[in-house]
Amino acid sequence: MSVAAPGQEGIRIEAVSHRYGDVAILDGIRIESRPGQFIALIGPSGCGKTTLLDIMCGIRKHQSGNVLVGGRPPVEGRADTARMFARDALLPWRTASANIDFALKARRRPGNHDAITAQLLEDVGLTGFADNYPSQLSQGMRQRVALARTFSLESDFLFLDEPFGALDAQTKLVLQEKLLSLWERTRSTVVLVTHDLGEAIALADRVVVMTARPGRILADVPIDLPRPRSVSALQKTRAYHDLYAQLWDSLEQATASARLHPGGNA
Ligand SMILES: Nc1ncnc2c1ncn2[C@@H]1O[C@H](COP(=O)(O)OP(=O)(O)OP(=O)(O)O)[C@@H](O)[C@H]1O
Repeated sequence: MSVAAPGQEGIRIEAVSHRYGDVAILDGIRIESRPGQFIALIGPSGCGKTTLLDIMCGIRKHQSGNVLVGGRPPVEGRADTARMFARDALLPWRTASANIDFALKARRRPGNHDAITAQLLEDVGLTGFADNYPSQLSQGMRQRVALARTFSLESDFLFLDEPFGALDAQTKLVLQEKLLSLWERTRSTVVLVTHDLGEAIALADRVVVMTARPGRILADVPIDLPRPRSVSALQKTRAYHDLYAQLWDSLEQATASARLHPGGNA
């Protein structure tokens, strides 16, 4: 189970740099998280957020520095990590429930898979759609299935790459609330890449702001808002708007860094 146990390790990224060919993408990235922490990663387009997430998942090998996830170097397909993308990436030939069941079997998760799947579909508001194929669901519904599948893995580490980026504002809000309530139960360590400052504030314990390429850490802003949170209620508070303004200023600085270093070669 992924509730952060005392002594369990989080994520440690030390002096990580990365280039694609001659182009510097990441430069001296340092992030340390305690287990169970929810981190949002924001920054201008192309600053290397996905590259950094790939490195944390072990999909891409960093070229310098050190990365430890749960005290171990990341390796693709590790049983204690899960990844979610902006597009649902469901298996189109499997129904909603069969997509979740596939993940449960792949991870050899013990327990009654039918019951676990039914509960997760209920958690994301899809009771009654278990037998629908992805092509019979809206984009928002497919992302709900993808969210249920991600949580079905009970992973200690979740890497979410703009999971709601392709959704309309209303659907996004609903899914953010679902994500929050699922995460409140598991308290996995989460790294969420997003362009949505409101999403970052509403969901995360801290927001790490990266500069334009080559991506460096520009700011690390704690989000000391009480939990459990309601995304829609938060948006009406002064604290939310103050944090939004603070992050917006940081992003403006991050973008200005692109004008100072056009082309991103370091
Ligand atoms: N496999 C690759 N080979 C060469 N260049 C790449 C590769 N993958 C990404 N890039 C480049 O590296 C830079 C960083 O890409 P990355 O996707 O990590 O940024 P990002 O911050 O996630 O961007 P966005 O916010 O637009 O999704 C971009 O300029 C991109 O074009």
